[in-house]
Amino acid sequence: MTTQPDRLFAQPHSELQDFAFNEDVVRVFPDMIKRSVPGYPTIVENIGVLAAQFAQPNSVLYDLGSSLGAVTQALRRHVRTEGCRVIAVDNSHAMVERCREYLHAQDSMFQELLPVDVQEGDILALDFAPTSLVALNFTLQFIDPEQRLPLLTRIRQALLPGGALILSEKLRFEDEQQHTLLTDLHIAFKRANGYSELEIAQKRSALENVMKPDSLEQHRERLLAAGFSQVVPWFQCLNFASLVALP
Ligand SMILES: Nc1ncnc2c1ncn2[C@@H]1O[C@H](C[S@+](CC[C@H]([NH3+])C(=O)[O-])CC(=O)[O-])[C@@H](O)[C@H]1O
Ligand SMILES: O=C(O)C(=O)Cc1ccccc1
Repeated sequence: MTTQPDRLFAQPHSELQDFAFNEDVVRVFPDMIKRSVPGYPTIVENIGVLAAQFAQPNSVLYDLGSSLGAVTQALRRHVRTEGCRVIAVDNSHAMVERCREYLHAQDSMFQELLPVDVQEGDILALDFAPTSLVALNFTLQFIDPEQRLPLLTRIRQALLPGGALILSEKLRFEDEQQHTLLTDLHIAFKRANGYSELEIAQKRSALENVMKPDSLEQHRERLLAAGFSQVVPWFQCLNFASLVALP
């Protein structure tokens, strides 16, 4: 299980392909996400802490768009609730394969971890079991905008009383000046983490058709429309935020 530094966009590409969660990305993903998403390690660890407050006995905890299972690992470090199990779902074959290897490594290092099932599949086609915790950690922004409300509605319907959805996303800002300021500050964050102007520009174009961030107001309205009763931001660093939505 080797992880490499992210140099995917370091050389000039004459024709940039749309960003995809393929084997090349899997190889560099832990480095890429840490250097690209301000607050990522804090968010992941604290999803475990929050989850321990919402987990109900004998229920499922979902990690949707699990990538390499960072959130699943945090859930297994923090949740001790009787009879819980984790279902991690991702539609990238390369991610799922590597995620299973990481979780086997976690299994061999710790005892009494929650059981976990890593499923390769589309979260839009998921038949949800009764759940007390759903994590969408930077996944909704990659879902077709038309499908976001139907997905959140299905999640809301599967949530048990006392449970929660944790939703982390890159944000767009409705005020243009605020949007420009936080976008520029995010670019400064990437530069400070060793990315060149070329890497930043090429990744931005590769993501353009693939990742479509919403504003905080859009998230709040959509979550309420999906049947959630409360939406509480618990973390923001620059243009990246995480919300708890209660049924
Ligand atoms: N329809 C879909 N069905 C299943 N998976 C999907 C779908 N669309 C995208 N994905 C998957 O969602 C993940 C988004 S990354 C999540 C990080 C992780 N949560 C983390 O906490 O490390 C976010 C990022 O890289 O910015 C990828 O693995 C996709 O394959
Ligand atoms: O890199 C970016 O600009 C992002 O918005 C976050 C990101 C992180 C990892 C994969 C895809 C997008």
